[in-house]
Amino acid sequence: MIELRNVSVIYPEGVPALSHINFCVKRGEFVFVVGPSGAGKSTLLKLLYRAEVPTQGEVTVDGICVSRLRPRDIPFFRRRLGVVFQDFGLLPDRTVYENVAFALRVIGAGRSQIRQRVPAVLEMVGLASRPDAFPHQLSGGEQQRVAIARALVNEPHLLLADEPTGNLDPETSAGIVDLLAYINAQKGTTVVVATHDVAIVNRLQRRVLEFSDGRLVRDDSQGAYATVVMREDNEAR
Ligand SMILES: Nc1ncnc2c1ncn2[C@@H]1O[C@H](COP(=O)(O)OP(=O)(O)OP(=O)(O)O)[C@@H](O)[C@H]1O
Repeated sequence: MIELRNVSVIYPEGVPALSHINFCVKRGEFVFVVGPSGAGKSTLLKLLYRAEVPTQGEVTVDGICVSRLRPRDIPFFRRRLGVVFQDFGLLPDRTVYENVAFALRVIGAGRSQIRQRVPAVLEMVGLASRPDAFPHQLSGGEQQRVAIARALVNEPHLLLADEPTGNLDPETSAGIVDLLAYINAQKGTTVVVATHDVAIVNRLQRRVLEFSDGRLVRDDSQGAYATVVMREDNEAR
């Protein structure tokens, strides 16, 4: 589903945001991308949804060589993806239903498709009873569920989430990450989550890619947020 081969990103100011990154993600995997602020997590996700291009190396997503996509093909490529951000990004003057339907309208979906898919995806994220609410009438966790519904309504092969729990309390964050795990299990959607949130990473014990100063320093198939620290803690006891 995802392959990075010798990928580096150097922004115009000259600091390498990513250096010589190699990894593959199989279809249906759930992967956390972790590391301190400035480690390169967001840059990595931007490469995957083609908001950045590598300075060097190749990025392949869902069989498409993203690094060589022509600008006019980018919107079609992005239809294969769902992307969720920390700040939800909902349209404030549209209802829950309209926010989700909007994602289908922009790709030219017909009325019957919208009427069928929007309620189904709202049901999946646990918001079937709130289609007429506006974003300001919802909690942060509910708003993030709407954003996830909007990302999923096109039935993407890959769901990318950049700090999806960054604005949420621990209990709500646990609900959001459980929802992402449920989507991964039920739909087989490949999920990549960039996060600082130790609790959500430790909760799921999935594959962890850890970045530090733009380098991939750990690839753990069933990892915790920080293996080294946990081992040191255990040894200290
Ligand atoms: N548009 C940009 N122009 C120049 N430098 C940038 C740009 N975006 C990011 N950087 C730099 O690239 C490095 C990696 O940034 P990135 O945002 O990918 O890290 P991150 O791990 O997502 O951090 P955070 O967790 O704080 O969001 C940092 O040194 C950052 O300052």
